[in-house]
Amino acid sequence: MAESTKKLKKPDVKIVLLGDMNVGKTSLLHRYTEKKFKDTVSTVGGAFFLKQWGPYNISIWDTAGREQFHGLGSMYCRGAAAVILTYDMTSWQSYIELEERFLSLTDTANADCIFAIVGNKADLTESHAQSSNPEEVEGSKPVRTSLSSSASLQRKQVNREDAMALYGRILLYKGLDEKACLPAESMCFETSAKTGYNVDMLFETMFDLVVPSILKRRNEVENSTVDLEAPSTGKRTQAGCCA
Ligand SMILES: Nc1nc2c(ncn2[C@@H]2O[C@H](COP(=O)(O)OP(=O)(O)OP(=O)(O)O)[C@@H](O)[C@H]2O)c(=O)[nH]1
Ligand SMILES: [Mg+2]
Repeated sequence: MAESTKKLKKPDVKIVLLGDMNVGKTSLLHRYTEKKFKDTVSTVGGAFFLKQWGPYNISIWDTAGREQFHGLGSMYCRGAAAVILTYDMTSWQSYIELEERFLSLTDTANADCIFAIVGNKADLTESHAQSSNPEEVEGSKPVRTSLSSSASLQRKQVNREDAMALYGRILLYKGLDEKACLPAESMCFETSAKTGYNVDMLFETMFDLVVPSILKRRNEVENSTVDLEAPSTGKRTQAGCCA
């Protein structure tokens, strides 16, 4: 387990992974926290990992995509500073589901919640195999040998432009001004939990982006703290209230 998950600390902020079953949410988190691609079982309910990012503790919630757990989704999103909407690049349906089934779950997230849209399983697509440069996968480690063999490659069903269009519709749904928000180009990722392609970049971009949210909330708490030592200006009534 990653060093950050050893001690249980109070999270400063929450990031939630949402998306249909089988898109690879758990695998992405394993890849990031354990630097491995390992067998998964379909998630039941949800689970969280705590990541220390500089002086901050960030919880990353892995949720179940199975329909039977759908009701729990909005609970997991409550107070989230960021949501990672994940689809499988080889499944158009998993992309459709994000808007039809998962977007409304984010109504309980913070008003300034940041959205990322992630197309996973890039290793399975023909276009990735053709364009992939071993140097760009997982930093400097060449992992082309672990990319899928051409026999198992599939047609990419969802393009990055589709993800960017969805990002625009999410901002509309949230009533946000596109110009005041993070641009779609920087918030739509294509990843592979299998090879590690873009996985560190995804999570670490999100960590950096939620730091202002932590600082904002800390500031709000400090400003709303009542100084019990300060002299009261109101007159005290017998009932102990200020008149
Ligand atoms: N080729 C490939 N397979 C992947 C990748 N990510 C996940 N998988 C496989 O996809 C299947 C589902 O992965 P999970 O990570 O369990 O999916 P999930 O989104 O967590 O699913 P639920 O927990 O049911 O919501 C597993 O067989 C994984 O091995 C990837 O990047 N490439
Ligand atoms: Mg899972």
